[in-house]
Amino acid sequence: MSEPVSKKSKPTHTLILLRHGESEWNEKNLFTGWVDAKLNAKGRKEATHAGELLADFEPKPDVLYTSKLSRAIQTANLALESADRLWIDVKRNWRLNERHYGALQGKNKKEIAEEFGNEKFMTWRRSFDVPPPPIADDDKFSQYNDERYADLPKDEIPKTESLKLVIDRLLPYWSDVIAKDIKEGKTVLITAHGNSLRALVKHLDNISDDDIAGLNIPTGIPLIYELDDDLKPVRERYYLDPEAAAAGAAAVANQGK
Ligand SMILES: O=C(O)[C@@H](CO)OP(=O)(O)O
Repeated sequence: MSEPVSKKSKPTHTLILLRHGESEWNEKNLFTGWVDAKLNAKGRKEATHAGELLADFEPKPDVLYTSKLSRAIQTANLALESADRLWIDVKRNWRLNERHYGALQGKNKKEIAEEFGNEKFMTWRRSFDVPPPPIADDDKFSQYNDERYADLPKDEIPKTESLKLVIDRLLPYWSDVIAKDIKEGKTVLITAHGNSLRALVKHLDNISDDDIAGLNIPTGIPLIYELDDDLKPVRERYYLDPEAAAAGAAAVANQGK
């Protein structure tokens, strides 16, 4: 006799999210967005440690997705090196990039909070749908002429983004490309950014527009999802080093102070 459907255990898929390690601009407390800041020494160490955590974890990643930004790519390379998985297939896409921070790119977070007040600062930083002022095409921190986006129509290169706009550009790539790999049974590792990962977590866990403001993702600690065939979580997401993750998330939350 076959088991009743309700008792059938649903097949699970593992998804691993990893925010890049600390960058030179995180260290200087600058709004970074699409600016290509590199990892600093601490960030490289965090990335290597993330790989050590992955080496002790099952299942191992079969395929890597990264943004087009160096700090995510460096993090993935260092983590996969220490997990001895450098050989897995890689796909890179701008849709996994950090949120474009508009005219705030290159500005110090504490100074912006002091100049505009904490409320405006937090609206720009964590509200769901208010983008910061747009960046000018000739600003030295604009990506308008960055060759890595040469295959993107000029009018699709963001000049600023809210979290909502990040979700709008990320979800098609999630559903059309990444989800396919997961459904085929691959364990996917995504190395990306604070806000592109917040966008994905919001979607996966169906977090409200208000509540997502309180969610901060720490640098360099693998975040694990177990998903059913419909890519719905079958248990709560968890970090491979929960204590370090809590401390890291609190540090991100305090960046304007
Ligand atoms: O500056 C940025 O691009 C992001 C991530 O570092 O910052 P925030 O956490 O303030 O959104």
